[in-house]
Amino acid sequence: MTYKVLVSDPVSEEGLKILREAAHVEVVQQTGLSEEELANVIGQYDALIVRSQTQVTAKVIERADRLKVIGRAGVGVDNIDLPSATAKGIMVVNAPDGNTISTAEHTFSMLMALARRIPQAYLKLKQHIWDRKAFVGVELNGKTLGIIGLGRIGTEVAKRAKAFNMTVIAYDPYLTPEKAEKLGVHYGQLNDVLKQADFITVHTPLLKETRHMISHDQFKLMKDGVYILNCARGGIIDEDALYEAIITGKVAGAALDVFEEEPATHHRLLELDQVIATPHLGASTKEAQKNVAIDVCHEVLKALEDQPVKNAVNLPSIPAHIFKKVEPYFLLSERLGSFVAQAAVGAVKEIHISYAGELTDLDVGPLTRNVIKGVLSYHLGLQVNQVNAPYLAKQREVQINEQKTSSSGGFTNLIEVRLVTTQETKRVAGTLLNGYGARIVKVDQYSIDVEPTGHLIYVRHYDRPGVIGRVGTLLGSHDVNIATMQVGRSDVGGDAIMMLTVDKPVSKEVLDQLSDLPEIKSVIEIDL
Ligand SMILES: NC(=O)C1=CN([C@@H]2O[C@H](COP(=O)(O)OP(=O)(O)OC[C@H]3O[C@@H](n4cnc5c(N)ncnc54)[C@H](O)[C@@H]3O)[C@@H](O)[C@H]2O)C=CC1
Ligand SMILES: O=C(O)C(=O)COP(=O)(O)O
Repeated sequence: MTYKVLVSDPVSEEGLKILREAAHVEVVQQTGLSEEELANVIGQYDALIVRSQTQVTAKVIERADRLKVIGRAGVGVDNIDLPSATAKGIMVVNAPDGNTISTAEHTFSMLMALARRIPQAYLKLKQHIWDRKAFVGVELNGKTLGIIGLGRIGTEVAKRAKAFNMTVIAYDPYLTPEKAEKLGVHYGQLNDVLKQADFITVHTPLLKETRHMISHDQFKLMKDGVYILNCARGGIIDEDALYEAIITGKVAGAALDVFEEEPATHHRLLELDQVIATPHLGASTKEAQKNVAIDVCHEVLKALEDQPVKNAVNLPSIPAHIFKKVEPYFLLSERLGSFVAQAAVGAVKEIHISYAGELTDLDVGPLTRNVIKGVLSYHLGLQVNQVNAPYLAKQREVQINEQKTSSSGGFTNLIEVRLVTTQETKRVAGTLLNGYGARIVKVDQYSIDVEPTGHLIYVRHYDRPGVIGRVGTLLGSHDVNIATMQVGRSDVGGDAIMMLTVDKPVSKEVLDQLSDLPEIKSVIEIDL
């Protein structure tokens, strides 16, 4: 099978060659597509690689029927409709580490250019005007830099500011006073930063919570003559409020690398002499572009090959060494989910999954996702995968409960799935036998030993002499060959079950005839 990858923004060839060199990948580069054009072609592709220009909207995702992964060669994923991607089961991966230094250096270049009005002076000189009076700047030395969002980039900006003898005060919901002390920055709440800083720079992602987090009220709290920088995302700072704050003299100058709408060639902020700007160049260095392209192409390749990825944005990431330990249980966990969904009657309300034995030491999150996938796939089909299974369960108000227990029933590892429906509770448990593969070892209260694969017939009956023979004869008379048969009972003469593995699917007619046999309580066919 050949995977088709569409690269819809300029991405460094040094990364793309990883994909080109992979035997089973075809890379197509097509930049500048409109939403409509992208929506029209996306159905042919297994992966899409973008930077910040391509808008991967709900409309595009709706048509992305083959798409397995969207790779973002950079950090911000605000141009990708994540809820739509998750709902459709499309993994989104980014490359968060490769452009940190470039963006921090760009921010610092902007800070210095802003303080010394270098772009304005340069423009004048290009117009052959030697003006030394109009461009008196301010020093950074001894000033306070307020950083909002002390993540990768914010932290690198802080380091550079300290080297310039600036005082740094930062606000980040994940920053504690202890961590701040370690980094040599002052710890503050948002308002402390706004009130104390001479220069304020934002380095948060653009989220619902950060959109316009700097607006009219926040400008009011700032010192008169404050300088503002945004090399993160347009929209974190309310552009209308910034415009007003510059016009009224509250803000002495602003440096912007990003805008609410890009490209922003005719923005009114650009008319103001106090504003210096670059066209979203934070990550535009040879080094950063090489780094992010290599990182994202590796990740996309892994996602296409169902290997663990490090930087999935809509899936918890699992380190490769942990993945290796849980991967052998993937099939078992999914099949247990599928078994119980097929065996139970009624609408699914709750899925309880418990892990015992050596599984208690592992990150079982991926297994839980597989169980949910197994349950939901029975009703929802192929659209369910590891990415969207929890989302689809939540959307249907199915409650998920994962726990680890010490009762492994003597098995080295045990996964038990209990499905609660509107009509009943069904249990199944399975284990991975060293050297023998997966086994279902318990169905409800009955102990059995069945490989979770192929066509199973699950018969509930009364424990009476002759039942097994009658079932065998009936199936035989319809040319159905029984590969394996397991029986289990609670008490002699009481309730019992039969689990048959047959070589081919059994028709509804035959199943009905089986149900009509005396002593048979129910017959369910299960395909695994
Ligand atoms: N101009 C450019 O070319 C580039 C821009 N960026 C932008 O910079 C952003 C930050 O990048 P990184 O530092 O790599 O990300 P990061 O995830 O390492 O840091 C973001 C920080 O913002 C904090 N944060 C979240 N909500 C907050 C809030 N309400 N108030 C204060 N802090 C908040 C987070 O806790 C986190 O520590 C990216 O999301 C991206 O939008 C990134 C690279 C290049
Ligand atoms: O990585 C990010 O978040 C960036 O903003 C960089 O954007 P770009 O890849 O240069 O379009």
